[in-house]
Amino acid sequence: MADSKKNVLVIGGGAVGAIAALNLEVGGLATVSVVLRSNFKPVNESGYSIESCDHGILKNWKPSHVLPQVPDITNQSLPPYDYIVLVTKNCPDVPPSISSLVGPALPATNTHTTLVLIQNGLNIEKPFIESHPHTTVLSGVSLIGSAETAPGVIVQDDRDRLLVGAFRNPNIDVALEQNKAKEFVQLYGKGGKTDCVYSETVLHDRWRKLVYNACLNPICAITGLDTGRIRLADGGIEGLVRPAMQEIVQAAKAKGVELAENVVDFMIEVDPLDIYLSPSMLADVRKGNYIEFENLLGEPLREGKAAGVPMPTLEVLYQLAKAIQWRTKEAQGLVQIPPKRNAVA
Ligand SMILES: NC(=O)C1=CN([C@@H]2O[C@H](COP(=O)(O)OP(=O)(O)OC[C@H]3O[C@@H](n4cnc5c(N)ncnc54)[C@H](OP(=O)(O)O)[C@@H]3O)[C@@H](O)[C@H]2O)C=CC1
Ligand SMILES: CC(C)(CO)C(=O)C(=O)O
Repeated sequence: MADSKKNVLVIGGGAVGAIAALNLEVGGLATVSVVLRSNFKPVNESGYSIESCDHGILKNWKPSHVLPQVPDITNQSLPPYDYIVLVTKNCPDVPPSISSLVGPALPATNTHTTLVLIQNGLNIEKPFIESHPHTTVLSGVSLIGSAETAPGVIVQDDRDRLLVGAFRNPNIDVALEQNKAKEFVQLYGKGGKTDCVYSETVLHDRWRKLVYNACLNPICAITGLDTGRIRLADGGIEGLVRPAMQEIVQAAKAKGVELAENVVDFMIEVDPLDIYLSPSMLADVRKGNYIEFENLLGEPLREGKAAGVPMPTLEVLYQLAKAIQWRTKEAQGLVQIPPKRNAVA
């Protein structure tokens, strides 16, 4: 690795992005700029308040730079970043697209900057490989448990474990992609507070995490029950969670990804029951935020069905999640409906 620090732009400093920025800064190998939106003012003025099982309690912690928007490197004559780490929620059905969000800091012809997607879901690299065909795109599968309980207030109650590998881009040399992934693992893990490892099995990592995210996230979001309560609820596991998870395992298999035999039981029990964990999709519904249902649920469903796998449980969950998203779109003014007819004409 070169002597000088890497210049890293983190876009989205919420629950996971704040901890990612912290890990990169404490390692001392990166200078981090974080792009913030709703929490810009409190973090810019007083820094983050962080309660973390990995880092302890930090008051007024600030990354090197805090920005209110993605910098336009061409108009501002800035050098390209070494890494751009995207840690927003990823909702392709809600504008702006993530390619256009990153665009000002990542020209379409870029070859220098490596893009790292620390986001849940499947096929999230595809829009970038189209819009930025010569950019190396890395996958970050995060197993952290973290929440932003108020703007700039982060509570991380489950350890940060991050699997990093390269999404295969046929326009780029494999060794180069892999070296970038290994370099990022060094930057991220250097502080010793996180378990960040290089992985060559990106697709396997993503399908495995979907056994949880494609099933528990929407089931908890739809029912309003956390992962402890869904286990206690009558029929919650045998009637909903297990059939959904089995469909994901079959879809993965049809796509050539063989998951461990015990993966369903493992994922059902992965959160201790009595921590009553709210998966991010449930947390988003409670906050009135958009949900990542297309990448977490829609993509594996489409892939599985196209490969001939029957997925009746996932199909219903998908349609329910889509209706919830529509409800949020209406509340946010993204869709308009005809006015209600008067009872008396
Ligand atoms: N939370 C968790 O424990 C886990 C989450 N993940 C995944 O990590 C990813 C990030 O999740 P998480 O950190 O929880 O999400 P959060 O909602 O906590 O944070 C996302 C942040 O991105 C910001 N953001 C969104 N759009 C923009 C934009 N256009 N410009 C600037 N900032 C923007 C949001 O700002 P604003 O507040 O204004 O919307 C918010 O601060 C997701 O894909 C999630 O599925 C993976 C593992 C665990
Ligand atoms: C369950 C969890 C926290 C696992 O890391 C997650 O990925 C999510 O909430 O979306």
